[in-house]
Amino acid sequence: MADAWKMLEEMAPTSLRDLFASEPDRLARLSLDEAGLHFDFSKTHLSRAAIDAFLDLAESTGLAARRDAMFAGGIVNPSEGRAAEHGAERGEGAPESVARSGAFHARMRTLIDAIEAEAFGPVRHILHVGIGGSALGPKLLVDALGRDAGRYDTAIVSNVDGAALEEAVRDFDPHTTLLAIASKTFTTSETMLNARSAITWMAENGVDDPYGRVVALTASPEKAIEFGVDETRILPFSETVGGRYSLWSSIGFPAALALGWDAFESLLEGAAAMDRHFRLAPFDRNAPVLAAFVDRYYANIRKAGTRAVFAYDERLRLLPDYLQQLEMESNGKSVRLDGSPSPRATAAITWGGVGTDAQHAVFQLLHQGTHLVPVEFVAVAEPGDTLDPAHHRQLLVNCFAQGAALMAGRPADDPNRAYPGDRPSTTILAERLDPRTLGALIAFYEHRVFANAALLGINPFDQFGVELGKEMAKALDGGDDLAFDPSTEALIARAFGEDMG
Ligand SMILES: O=P(O)(O)OC[C@H]1O[C@H](O)[C@H](O)[C@@H](O)[C@@H]1O
Repeated sequence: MADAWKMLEEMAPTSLRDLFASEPDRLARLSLDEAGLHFDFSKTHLSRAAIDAFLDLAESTGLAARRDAMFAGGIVNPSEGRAAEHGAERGEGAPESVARSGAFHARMRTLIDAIEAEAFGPVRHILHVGIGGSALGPKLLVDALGRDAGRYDTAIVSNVDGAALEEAVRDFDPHTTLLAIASKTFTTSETMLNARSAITWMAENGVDDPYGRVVALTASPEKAIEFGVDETRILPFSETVGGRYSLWSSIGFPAALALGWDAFESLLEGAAAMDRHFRLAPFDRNAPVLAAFVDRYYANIRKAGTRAVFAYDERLRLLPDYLQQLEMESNGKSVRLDGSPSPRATAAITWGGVGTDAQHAVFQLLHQGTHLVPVEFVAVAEPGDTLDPAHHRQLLVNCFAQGAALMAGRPADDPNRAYPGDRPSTTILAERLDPRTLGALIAFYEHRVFANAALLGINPFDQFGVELGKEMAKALDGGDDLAFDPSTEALIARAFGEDMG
């Protein structure tokens, strides 16, 4: 293992231009098509020798065995003693887990059928409250695919700032609103407060039985019952599905409702196709694994602190937000599986935006700044609009031109006008943006995160780092007699006019 890293560290860096010149088969080897997605890793500094070293690293870190253990329902999250069974949600997992997920999906479908049959009277608005993994996934799905669905107005509210809920319900009729409370644990304070306020909003606006219009999406059904949700309107999912991996479960309820059940199933099928690719393709032709090699190369060998993702498609504008949680909450760790400190940088900071907008805002730094930022372009071949085809053409040519410009650079006598070039990018080009392809794309990212974690020997499935702040906020809110630091004490006094120390 140390040898593979040593080899990588000692390799003389070769420019992208020289790599293309010396490896004539480079484009063919480093691009592949899977599940409606075209991946191009050729504009990265992964030389043939670097890939060989990474393949050795994958071997010595047991990536294949860890992957197989995950799909078999083994305990791949040892700090919490849990399996990670998002694969089972799409039919790829231990048979008993797949059967359990299937039963949960059937229950979800029955409730959706009942809603569509107006068992709750006419439903026009879906108010989904949830945060983190209980919001980002469904929000991405509804925003990317739900534009023309026109079935329901869907609002996904996460922030505890009351302005978010107020804005969401401004144009909603409480009598035709269904409230979905999404929380794996059903204890998250922001979600519980938003849920209570949404119920109050219904009650104050003349809804006789607001609790009769509540659906719970959770892995803790007993807590939902305690909250007052009727058992028949609780859609459970398994404890072994992590929050940021949960859009495939009942957490995807607003998407299944907004897009229709067939679309939701296609989403699962697309993800399953990517699962099979990750399980079966040799690592040198395996998209999530090659992507993880790229990530590790820049984070560990070139010491890049960040990676940037630009969606060249308005429908995917929430993808960077979604990936921030997936990548940074999963792999933003400092210790390895055995508790020892990681000797290497773990997750890079994920950031990004939408093209072409970002070109006119942040790309200056990518082309001429002092930081090396590996860039990822995500685009869709088939247009998502019906306007003059010039729109989509401009969008795509800009995307491709940026990758080419980053790589080629351009010398100039005036240093202000010179582009160093040799800056890396990867491109993912979807044939079209439909539920199946989006499912495959999201599953690709999940497995890439997993492959990164395996190469680093870390656990991508826990997130203890988010707890301390929550505990302190709770203590502060409850007026606990805690002594905070002078700065915090002063902020509390200024905001609340009270001394909590
Ligand atoms: O679904 P919930 O239990 O309400 O959790 C919501 C979110 O909050 C936590 O703090 C975690 O950081 C996230 O991983 C999780 O998705």
